[in-house]
Amino acid sequence: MTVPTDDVLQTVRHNAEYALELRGITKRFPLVLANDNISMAVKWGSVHALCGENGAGKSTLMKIVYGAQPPTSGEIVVDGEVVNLTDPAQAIARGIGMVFQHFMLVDTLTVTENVILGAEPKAGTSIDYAGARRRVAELIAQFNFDLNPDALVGDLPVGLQQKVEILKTLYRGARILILDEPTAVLTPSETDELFAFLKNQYAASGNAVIFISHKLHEVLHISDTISVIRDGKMIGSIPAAGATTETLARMMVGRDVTLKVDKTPARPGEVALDVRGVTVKGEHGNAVNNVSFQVRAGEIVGIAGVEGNGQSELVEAITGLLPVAGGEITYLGRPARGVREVEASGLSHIPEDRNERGLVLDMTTAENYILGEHDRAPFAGPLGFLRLDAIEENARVLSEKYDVRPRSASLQAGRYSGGNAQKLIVAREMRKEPKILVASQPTRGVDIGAIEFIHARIVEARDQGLAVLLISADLGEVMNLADRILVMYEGEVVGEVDAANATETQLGLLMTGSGNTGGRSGAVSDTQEYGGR
Ligand SMILES: Nc1ncnc2c1ncn2[C@@H]1O[C@H](COP(=O)(O)OP(=O)(O)OP(=O)(O)O)[C@@H](O)[C@H]1O
Repeated sequence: MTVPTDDVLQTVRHNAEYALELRGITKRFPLVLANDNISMAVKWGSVHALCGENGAGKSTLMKIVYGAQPPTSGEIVVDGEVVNLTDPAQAIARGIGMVFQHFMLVDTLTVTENVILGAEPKAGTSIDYAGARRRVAELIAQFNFDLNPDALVGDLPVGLQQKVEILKTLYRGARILILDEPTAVLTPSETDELFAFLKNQYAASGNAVIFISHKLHEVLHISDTISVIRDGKMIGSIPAAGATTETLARMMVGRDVTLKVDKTPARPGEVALDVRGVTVKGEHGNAVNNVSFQVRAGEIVGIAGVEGNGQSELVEAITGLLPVAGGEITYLGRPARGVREVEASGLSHIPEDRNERGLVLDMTTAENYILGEHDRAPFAGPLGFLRLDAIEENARVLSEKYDVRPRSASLQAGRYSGGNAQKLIVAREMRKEPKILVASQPTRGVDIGAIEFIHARIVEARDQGLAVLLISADLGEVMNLADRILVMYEGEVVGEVDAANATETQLGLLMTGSGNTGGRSGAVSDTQEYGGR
């Protein structure tokens, strides 16, 4: 491949009105009809959102368009021409690019190296690195991306890593860009930047954007057209102008959805989780620096912050996965070390990375529901033999209660859609009836109906005395669900805000280290303790 020079921001003449037409796409998996005769059309120059409940079939449909999965039947038309996409290379050759939820970057390579990986330009027999770097720098300048072509990808925040993923597709000349839940990991300002690029630069130059999202306010804000899928079927495509979150939610779920968490003020009791002057070592220096706060029974304490500011390490220290380098953590008044001991003290954890920590992907649903509990009643008899009937019954009850679809005790966990996998984990952790719940991004990738459901379960448990530590990159979720909000920035707690009075702007400022809101909600020293009443 030579260094591509095609300018994707130059308005091109297309052959057809539609960038992409799907005609009767059907995809059958052994247990589900993931796509059932789906037809939709995406215009050149437009931003087209794809919405639907967890497991509705959105990712499957997009993987088919990207050539990553063959449809069982149906036709794909790109710019007026029927195409047969049997692998992503063919989709790329047709100008289709895709940015997945889980980035596919190599941390130890530079931005340029990542962008050209697999499409290295040649000068004779060697790689034309200088030419590639020039081209990457050009693209960066053209799109106003705040990226250095020589930076190591592992050193970049998530928002910039995503831009590298986008650059990869642009470098290959993508004119139809598909993004699967692109804002799930972004801060509000990163989201704004992404949308400005997608709408005002990329689509405005005649290209087409298709993006999957569960965040309906975003969908309404950025899209021209919104298509909704339910149970594998296309419910309809509507113009974003004139639509509301309520109408969309109803199309998705088939009923009205409460978008606001319904809860009474917390009635905090005894201190359940006590974090005192905790320091946790990271790769470069302290990831968590002298952090102190308390979570009481019957309250939800939210931690807001841009990802990568020590929240993950703090959670790992609290859950016993990482050692504490300084300070002390007590659980219901007692110290505990290591995951087993921490769990035994009554703590449940909904981990942020469901694929790595939350589930064993090649084990069945039923097995995943009893992870860590397979050796005790009711799942094991007195001699240690597994009680398969109890294990199956447990899976049946939990999948029913938490609406994990498809209902199957034997499905491998890796086969669930993202949101259903998340519901499975929440169901398992809540069943243990913990005293302390550490919930990291508990509704990431979860649809609006399921968010309502998970939030209601957490509030219900709070009202029965559960102490909840909620860590979420989704400010709306923190503001809606938490009773008190702590903000983390560069490993420290830089502020506490009463959730009832919090504003997005105030939290956003604190999250980027520039907040100074004064008084109780202001930036405070890291030695100050929170939670004492
Ligand atoms: N490789 C597979 N094998 C079996 N079933 C699968 C496979 N991939 C997806 N499915 C099933 O197909 C259905 C649609 O899944 P898909 O991932 O497309 O949903 P989605 O709309 O993207 O959901 P989410 O919003 O939760 O990500 C689900 O029931 C899922 O379990």
